[in-house]
Amino acid sequence: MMPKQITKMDMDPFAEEFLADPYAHHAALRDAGPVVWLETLGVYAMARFDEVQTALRDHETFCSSRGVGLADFSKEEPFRPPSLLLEADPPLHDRTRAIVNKIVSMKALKELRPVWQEKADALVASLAGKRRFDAVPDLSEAFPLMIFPDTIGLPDEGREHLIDYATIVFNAFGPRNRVFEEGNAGKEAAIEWVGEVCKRENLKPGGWGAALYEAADRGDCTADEAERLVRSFLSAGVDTTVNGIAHMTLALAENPNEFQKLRENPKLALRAFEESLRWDSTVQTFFRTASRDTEVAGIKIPEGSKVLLFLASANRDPRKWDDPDQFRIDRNVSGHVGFGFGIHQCLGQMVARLEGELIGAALARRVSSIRLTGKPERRLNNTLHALASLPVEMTVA
Ligand SMILES: CCOc1cccc(C(=O)O)c1
Repeated sequence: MMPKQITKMDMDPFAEEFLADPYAHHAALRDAGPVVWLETLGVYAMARFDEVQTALRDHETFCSSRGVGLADFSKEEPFRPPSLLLEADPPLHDRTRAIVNKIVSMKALKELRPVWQEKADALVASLAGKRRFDAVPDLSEAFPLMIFPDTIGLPDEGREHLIDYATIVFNAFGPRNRVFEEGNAGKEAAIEWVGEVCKRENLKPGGWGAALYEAADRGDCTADEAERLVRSFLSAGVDTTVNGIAHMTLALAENPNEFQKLRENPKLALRAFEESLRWDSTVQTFFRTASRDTEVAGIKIPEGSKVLLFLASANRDPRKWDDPDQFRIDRNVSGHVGFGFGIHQCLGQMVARLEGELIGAALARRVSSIRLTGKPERRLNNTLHALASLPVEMTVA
């Protein structure tokens, strides 16, 4: 078959007007073709569900060890030593993933559930009593910061640095644009703090951080690898769930009928969280690098090409979802790529699901209505769709 001509677009997905409202731009990307060429960045892009899922599944052709951002690690120094999970391919990836999977286990989460549930209920009850508040700092940041640092075994001081650090890390997957520069400005203390708390002597016994060093004691990994794996927990484990909870709250506030469905059946809390991840995916994009010459939908993609995968667009692709822009908690949402797909699918997805479910259930049981009392404010980031402020009023059930 004659290779098809690829559609070239001059759209910049890291421009601030794109980041401010990515969903306004996705349809053009999807409709331009299964694979498009983004002139400004000199990268290929896939925005439809089928091509995104296929590329995520084919980790050999579309590899991660050359970086999952714009930078190709085979050509330039990584922004920081590469992640042994996110920026690793098999066999290294399989060894490190197996170590962390043993720690972030269903058994561990089963034991954490009652502890986290009590904190979620107490937090939501106190906020409903307050009636008006900002659901970003008071709920979406407060809950993860209440339970995650303790689970890792971090020191009590400095935990607020985790939000700043994640901002830096997720911006670093994009170009060195103003969003990146502003996200980094004045954040040296956050980088310093994270570097310190990944060290064995600064981690409390019994936490997931200490467990990584115990894996090193057993010879499953080196102490340096353990330190870098702790850094993975801190990079991926907070800002993602913060915005996952924030987007669920936004969705429930904007769709009161869906919130009432949830109130009638709090067991739908996990479905509501999962649907909010599809409807407004916190992690919007990730790059892959073609490890060899390949072809998708008749389009040649040469070895070394960077390919930008629009996970959030795939999650609203009308070729896959009915009424994709609608937030509907009774939808069969399985298969969404909000947690990625394939061997790199989010390692912490069960942690995120537990956090989201507990907050969703607490809202269902303790709150009778949620409404916006002001315009939600976005915090621009090269990779995350994030909220800076979500002014709401919640009435007590
Ligand atoms: C959901 C993305 O997961 C990430 C993001 C940033 C860093 C890391 C890491 O493994 O260090 C993982």
